[in-house]
Formats: sequence, structure tokens, C-alpha cells
Amino acid sequence: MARLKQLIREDPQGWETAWKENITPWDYGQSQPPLSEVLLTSGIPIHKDGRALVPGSGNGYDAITISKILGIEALAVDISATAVGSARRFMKSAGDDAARVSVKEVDFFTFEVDDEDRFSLMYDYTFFVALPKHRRIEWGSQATKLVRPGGYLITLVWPLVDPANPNPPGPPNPALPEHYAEVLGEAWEKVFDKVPETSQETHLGQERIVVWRRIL
Ligand SMILES: C[S@@+](CC[C@H](N)C(=O)[O-])C[C@H]1O[C@@H](n2cnc3c(N)ncnc32)[C@H](O)[C@@H]1O
Repeated sequence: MARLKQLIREDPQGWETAWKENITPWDYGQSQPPLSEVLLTSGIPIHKDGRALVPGSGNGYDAITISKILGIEALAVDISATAVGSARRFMKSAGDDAARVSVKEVDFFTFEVDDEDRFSLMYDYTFFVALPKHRRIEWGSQATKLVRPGGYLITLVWPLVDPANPNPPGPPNPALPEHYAEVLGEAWEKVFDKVPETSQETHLGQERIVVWRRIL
């Protein structure tokens, strides 16, 4: 972990080195269960006619889960060429489940789409918390640029801030739902916030699944 922290602390290129050196301790081999839980049981009317974006997508598991459950197109984006190559291989092995998923090598912070191509949904898991804290504000403005008004943002907030150790040397840099609210600003409202019932064992009681809707 020390090598990983050293690689990615401030330098976005460090991610490519981490992928090349196969230092990917975050990789769970599938989506975190709370993503399916919120899509299947929250009752939130997430559009079935749009397109989803997963930034910092790694192997792309979450894009597949979203596409499969909602029946929409999903775009997985990652800054690392090695991650993108790995995700593309995973898409092939996933067959029909990945038929509507594409993968792109791009820096989320410089990613642009035309207004008519904005996304109806964005999902963040371990991307926000992987960033240096000073980039959170840019994350918020990019989310607002890339998701259309009326669209949704789902954030699986893990690791949560531990009051006994609020600023451990990250990444990850633990967060709370209010840290996302701070940088999303008035354009967004929180419509759902729950301790998931389906967390993997090591995350039990230590994460929140939060849904935001773009209102402006
Ligand atoms: C902690 S990993 C999480 C990967 C994935 N969400 C998962 O849970 O398996 C963070 C990912 O974000 C990618 N990343 C870091 N900075 C990025 C950026 N500016 N734009 C796009 N991807 C980025 C890294 O290459 C890495 O794959």
C-alpha cells in the first residue's frame, strides 16, 4: 500500500504505473453489491432512456452492472491505458451483459461532451476518495457539466470518515455525504441516503449509498 500511495498521491500518471505493476488492491472482481441494491430496490425513477458514465472505472464492472440492470448504454472512462485495455478484455468475457458498454481512455477532468450527449446517470465508487482533496471541487463541476438537468448521480461513499482518525494519510481520503454536497452545490439535491444492506463483509456499516438529482 505504501508504494501505491506514493505513486498516486498527486500525480495522475501514477495510476498508469500502478496498473502496470498490478497494484490494484481496490479491485473487487465485480461491482460492490450496494450498486445493484440501489438500482433494484430504491424506487428512484432513474431514466431508462439515457446513458450512464462511470469515471475512474478500472475494469468496468460498474458500467456493466448499470447497463444490465437499467438496460441503457454505459461509458466507462479511465485515465490509465492499461486499465482500459484490461476493461476491454473483461467486456469481451462478459458477452451480452457488456453489449451496450464502451470503454474510453480519458482524463475525467478534461472530458467534454456536447449538450445533447450529456449523461442521465453518473456513478462514483472509489474515484472521489482517490483524488487529492483539492480536486474535489473540480470533480463537482465536472459532474454538473456532464450530467444533464434532471439526471442522477449515485455515490457509494467508502471509506467514511472515522471521527477518531478523520485525516489519515490517503489515498483513499475518507469522505462523508456532505463532502459531495459541498462541491455539487445548489444544482443538486440529495434524494436518497442509506447504509446499504448488502455491503461486502469488510465494508459492513462503513459505507453509504447516496443518490443525487440534478435540479438546475
Ligand atoms: C481506486 S481506483 C477505482 C477503480 C474502480 N472504480 C473500482 O472500484 O474497481 C481509481 C481509478 O481511477 C482512475 N483514475 C484516476 N484519475 C483519473 C482521472 N483523472 N480520470 C479518469 N480516471 C482516473 C485510476 O486509473 C483507477 O483505475
